[in-house]
Amino acid sequence: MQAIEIKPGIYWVGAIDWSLRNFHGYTTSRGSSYNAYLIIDEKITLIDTVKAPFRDELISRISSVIPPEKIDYIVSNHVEPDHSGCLDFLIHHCCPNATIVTSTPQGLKGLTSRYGDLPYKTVKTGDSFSIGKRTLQFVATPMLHWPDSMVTYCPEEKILFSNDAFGQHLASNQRFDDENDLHTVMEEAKKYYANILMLYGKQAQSALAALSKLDIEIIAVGHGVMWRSHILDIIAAYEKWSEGELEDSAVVVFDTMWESTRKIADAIADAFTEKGIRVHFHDLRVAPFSDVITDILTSKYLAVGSPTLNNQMLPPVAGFLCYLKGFVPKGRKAFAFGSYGWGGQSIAQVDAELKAAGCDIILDPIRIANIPTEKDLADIREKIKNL
Ligand SMILES: Cc1cc2nc3c(=O)[nH]c(=O)nc-3n(C[C@H](O)[C@H](O)[C@H](O)COP(=O)(O)O)c2cc1C
Repeated sequence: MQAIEIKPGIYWVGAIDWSLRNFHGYTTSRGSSYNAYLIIDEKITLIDTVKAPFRDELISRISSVIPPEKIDYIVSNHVEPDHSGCLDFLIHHCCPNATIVTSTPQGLKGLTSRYGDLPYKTVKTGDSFSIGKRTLQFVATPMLHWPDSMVTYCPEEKILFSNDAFGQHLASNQRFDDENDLHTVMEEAKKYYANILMLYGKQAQSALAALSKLDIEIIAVGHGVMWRSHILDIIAAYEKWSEGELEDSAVVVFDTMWESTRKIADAIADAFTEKGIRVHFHDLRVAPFSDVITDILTSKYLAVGSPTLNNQMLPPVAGFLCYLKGFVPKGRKAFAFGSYGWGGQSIAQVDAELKAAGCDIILDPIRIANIPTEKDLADIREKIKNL
C-alpha cells in the first residue's frame, strides 16, 4: 500500500476502515479512517499510529517511503487505541531507535498503563523541538476528548495535526475536504462532535482560543478527511456547537409496541410542522442513538416517548435516555409522552430522566390510555401549538 504525499516530504500513512459500522457504540454508517502522518526530515517523525488490526497497512504505507527502522520520533497525540494501537509493536519490531512523544502527565500515564515502559519523551503546552528543517510545537487539549489529548503544530508547514478534534468517521480514498462532498463531510463532522465532544464544549472553546493564534493551512485530522479549503467553515461550526447555539428545530424520539405512542409522535411532529419548526423524527426501532444525538446537538425542542411495559419504559428508550444524560443537554425544551394500558409509569419515568439530563421541561407529560382518539390527538396538537 502506498503513502499519499500531502505536502513535499509529508505523507499520509494511515488506514481506511471501509467496513466499520460500530465504533464503541457509535454507528459509523460511512466507515472511518485512522490517520497517521510521516514527516521526512533530519529526524524522521511519525504522527500517531492506527488501530492494531490495521498495523500491516500502516507499515506497508510507511515502507513505501522509507524503511520503518529509520523513524526517530513517534508523536502520540492521544492514548486511545485507535491512535496508539501499534506503538508497542512498532517500538519492539520495526522502529528500534524511535522515541515516543506524549503529553505529561496523562499521556505518559495512559501509555505506560497500556504498553509498559517504552522510550518516552514528555511534552506540555508551549514545548517544541526541532526535527531538522521543521519544528514541532505542542498544545494540550485536555478532555478533547480524554485527559491526555494534545495537538501538534508544524509552523514551517502550517499544518495542525489535530488528532480527534475536527475529525469525522468517514471512509474515503480522497484525503482532503475539497475532494469529497462537503455536505457529507460536514454532516459526519457534526455527528462526530455530537457523539464524542458535545459534553466538552468549554474545553473545545479553550482549545479554539489557543488554536486561533496559529496560522493553519491544513488540519490533518485523526479520522476522516483533512481540512484545507474549508478550515474557516469547520472552525465556525465548532464555535457554534461548543457555544451550544440551538436552531428552531425539534427532535421527536420514541419506541412503541403497538403503534399508539407512534400516533402521538405523529401528532407532535405535525403540530411542530404547523408552527414552521423543522422536525427530526426518530423511531428507536430503527434509529441509531448516535443519529438522534446529532440532531439534538442543534435542536431547541426534544420530545421523548415510551409506552409502559411491565411498569417500565421500553428498554431502547431507557438506553437512549442513559446515553442522552451523559451529554447533559442543558437548555433543550423537553417533554415526555406515551401510551399505556393501566399504570402508565413509563411516562413519568421519561419525564424524570429528561429533568435529570438537565432539560427544561415545558409541558406536563402527555399520557394516553391505550389507543389515542381523534380528540386526544387534536388536544396534543393544540398543546404544541400553544408552546
Ligand atoms: C408485555 C406487555 C406488558 C405491559 N405492561 C404494562 C404495564 O406494566 N403498565 C401499563 O400501564 N401498561 C402495560 N402494557 C400495556 C401497554 O402499555 C399498552 O398496550 C400501550 O397502549 C402500548 O402502547 P404502544 O401501542 O405505543 O406500544 C403492557 C403491554 C404489554 C404488551
